[in-house]
Amino acid sequence: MPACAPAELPRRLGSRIRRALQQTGTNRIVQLRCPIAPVDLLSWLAAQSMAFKFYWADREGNEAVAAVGAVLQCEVNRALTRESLRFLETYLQQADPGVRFYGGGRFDGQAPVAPHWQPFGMGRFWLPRFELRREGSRYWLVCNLVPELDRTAEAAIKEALAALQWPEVAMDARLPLPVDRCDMPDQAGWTRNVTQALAAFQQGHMVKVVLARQVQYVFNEALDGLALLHRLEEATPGCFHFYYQPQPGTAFLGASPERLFRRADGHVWSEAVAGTRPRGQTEADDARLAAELLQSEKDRREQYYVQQSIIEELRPLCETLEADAQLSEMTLARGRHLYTGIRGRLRPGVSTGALLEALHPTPAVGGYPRPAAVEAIRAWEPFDRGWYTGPIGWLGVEAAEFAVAIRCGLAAGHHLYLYSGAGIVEGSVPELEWEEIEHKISDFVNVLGLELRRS
Ligand SMILES: C=C(O[C@H]1C=CC=C(C(=O)O)[C@@H]1O)C(=O)O
Ligand SMILES: [Mg+2]
Repeated sequence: MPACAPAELPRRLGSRIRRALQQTGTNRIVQLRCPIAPVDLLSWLAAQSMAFKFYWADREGNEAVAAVGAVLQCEVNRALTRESLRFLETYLQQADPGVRFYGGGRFDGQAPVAPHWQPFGMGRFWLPRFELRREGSRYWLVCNLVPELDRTAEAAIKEALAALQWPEVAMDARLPLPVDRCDMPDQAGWTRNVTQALAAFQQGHMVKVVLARQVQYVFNEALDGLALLHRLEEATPGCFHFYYQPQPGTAFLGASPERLFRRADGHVWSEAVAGTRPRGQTEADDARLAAELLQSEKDRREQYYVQQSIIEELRPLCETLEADAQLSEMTLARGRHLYTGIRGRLRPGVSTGALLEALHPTPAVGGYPRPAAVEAIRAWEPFDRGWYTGPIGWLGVEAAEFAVAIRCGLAAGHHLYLYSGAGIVEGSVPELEWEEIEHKISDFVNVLGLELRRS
């Protein structure tokens, strides 16, 4: 099918929408697709007027999606579990092959919710009305319909299609400079938290806990989350990029290097990512930092617990399971981590909800053992993590992919809340862990035009 010009879309899709809405079947989801010429997804998303917006770009650069409008919004009341996602999977059983629900959830479904996290809910998945998808170098406009619900909305759907904007110039990605910064906890509070963690290790309650910080920036004007993501995306190749706007003026966005899991063709791929060093300024410096990370006992321990836990959690769900024999490193534009790839062949009938329930939170963001670590995070962290360190991604008819929502922030009006954490194990030094987090938020800090703050 030749690419369709934007002005042609209402005519090209109009009669197909009419026919699709005549289909019967409870919970049936129909997906219509039309090939289009290449479009800048973020500029397109910025130009749309719908309240709900979602963006996802995978780490390998294979695919990206910008989505607007909600046909179905599925609320998860507590954690993302096999049980809570069952109804989504029921929908997917009767859906066209390309149909996907996009969404994610909070790190902790039981912790109190801060006011700025209220619009996000515990966990949510959407079937968007329109998606602009890039698959490799091909672009599609996708329209999702649930005939059972949409039958009387034909005129409104066609109107919404005709009202989609097709900007000819790239979005304005200028960002204001922040005027204030507030750290939660401050450095004294942070040292207290790390010291408590070290004492808990001595007492044998746990061996690892990932403690986080919130850095709040204040602006004199409203911050445009999409402009921020646009700049962040340029600065952070090789990451998952995501953006979720539940309502205008509020958005959760980030550039995460870490995959929680991907499933396809009866297989699952996960990975243990932990232990951190920066990139070097020169080639020699970079090689020294790589060697230092690979040989660091403390960082290897941080990473080992993640690997162990993922293997323990996946084993009952898999027929075969294997991990890389060699520890390697994942290099990013400005940082590096220890990395082990893990893959398995799933047992028949293992749902995506079961994988989420088993894997979240890994000790890359929670700790080991999981219950003690989550308890400690609840008790010690003086702020709400919200969707930071939760799973974010999509689930489809036969496949799913979720990133761990790290290296991220919440843009809400004149405020930007940045979040980052560090794996605390025996041997952790509070000042060094503080610095590690400063470095982890520096991609954001740099695109805001600020220098990395030295403590
Ligand atoms: C929890 C975060 O990073 C995790 C992922 C990689 C390395 C980590 C570390 O070295 O501490 C963290 O476990 C974060 O960026 O907020
Ligand atoms: Mg670390």
